[in-house]
Amino acid sequence: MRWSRVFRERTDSVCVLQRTDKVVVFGGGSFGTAMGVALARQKRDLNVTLLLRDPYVCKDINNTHVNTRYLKDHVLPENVTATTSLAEAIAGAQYAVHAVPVQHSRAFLQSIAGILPPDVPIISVSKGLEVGTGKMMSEVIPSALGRKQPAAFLSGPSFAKEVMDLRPTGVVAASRDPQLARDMQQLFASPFMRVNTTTDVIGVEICGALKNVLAIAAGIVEGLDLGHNAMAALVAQGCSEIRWLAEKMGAKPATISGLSGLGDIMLTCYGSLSRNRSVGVKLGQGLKLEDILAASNQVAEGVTTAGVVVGLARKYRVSLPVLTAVAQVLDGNLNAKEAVYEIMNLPQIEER
Ligand SMILES: NC(=O)C1=CN([C@@H]2O[C@H](COP(=O)(O)OP(=O)(O)OC[C@H]3O[C@@H](n4cnc5c(N)ncnc54)[C@H](O)[C@@H]3O)[C@@H](O)[C@H]2O)C=CC1
Ligand SMILES: O=C(CO)COP(=O)(O)O
Repeated sequence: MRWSRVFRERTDSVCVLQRTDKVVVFGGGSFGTAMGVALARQKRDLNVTLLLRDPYVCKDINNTHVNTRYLKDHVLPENVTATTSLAEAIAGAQYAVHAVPVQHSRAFLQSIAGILPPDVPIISVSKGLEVGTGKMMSEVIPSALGRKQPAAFLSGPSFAKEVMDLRPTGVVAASRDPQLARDMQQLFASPFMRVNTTTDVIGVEICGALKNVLAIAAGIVEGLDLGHNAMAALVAQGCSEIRWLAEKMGAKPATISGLSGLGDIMLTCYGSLSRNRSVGVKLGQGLKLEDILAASNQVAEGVTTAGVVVGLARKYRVSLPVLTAVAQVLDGNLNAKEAVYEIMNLPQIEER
């Protein structure tokens, strides 16, 4: 019986890729570009169209196959093209990869609601919680489009640069529709990318959003040069806080200890490629947040998500000293050293 399952999966795999002629990618930043390239490498005649806002970058990609603003050291496969036209980008696409930063997603999705067919699955790779509403992308998408839309959420330890460099990567595809999760597994899985599946959308989204906030805390510890003991203790505490909140919100333990949870926490807290961690390092070194953000053209989603976490802690009545301290530092209510002092002098507790 086993060979029939393997045969069926292999047939399905060919079927999904075989039947996919075009994928549109919303957002031509580093990860939109990387995931578009990952798809383009799967099939030479797969049309991967990046929807950008910048006509100059668009021209560079179409003429020289280089995204001159993000990942400019990489030549993109010839079946990756770019456009600034919503209609041209979406026409004929069977899947839409959504790689627009969370805080800009609602306005973007509202702008395409009338053009994107309601049966085209959106594969969101954006990690964060919407300021003002506290919504996850799985809630923002239907709210912004004004309708239900098939959706999957791809998350896990996946630095864009390393995906572009074909370094082995593991992610998880989450969808309330198990078949769609399997389809995403087959669309993206390759000798360079393993794709797990789950129906735990809440767990994958919450872990992906909160790990960015924890990464800022890890960067602060690094920037203050507090040492390995402090880093390990902080990340362990942050893992507990993410577990406490995620479980209250309905996440499965397997998700929290899986690729989108522990996997991405380790990558982003310890990996120097992390933008969120880098923001924390500079905060720890005493730089002002506005100067840090002004010096980068890349998003650090944890900066906006941190404030949302404070509201979630209150709503779910869960104490999150590390994650909420990040919001205090970002708001300028505490400096990095004061935040560490506050945390170190909290009452001693029993581990849970
Ligand atoms: N870069 C990475 O290694 C990874 C990023 N992600 C997630 O992917 C999502 C996209 O981030 P990146 O590709 O890293 O972006 P990026 O940081 O490389 O670039 C920022 C992107 O946001 C776009 N943008 C800025 N303001 C905008 C607006 N008002 N409206 C529409 N678009 C706007 C820019 O055009 C650009 O495409 C984020 O949620 C991020 O957390 C997930 C995994 C890995
Ligand atoms: O989510 C990511 C890797 O999985 C990227 O992390 P940063 O946004 O901190 O760079």
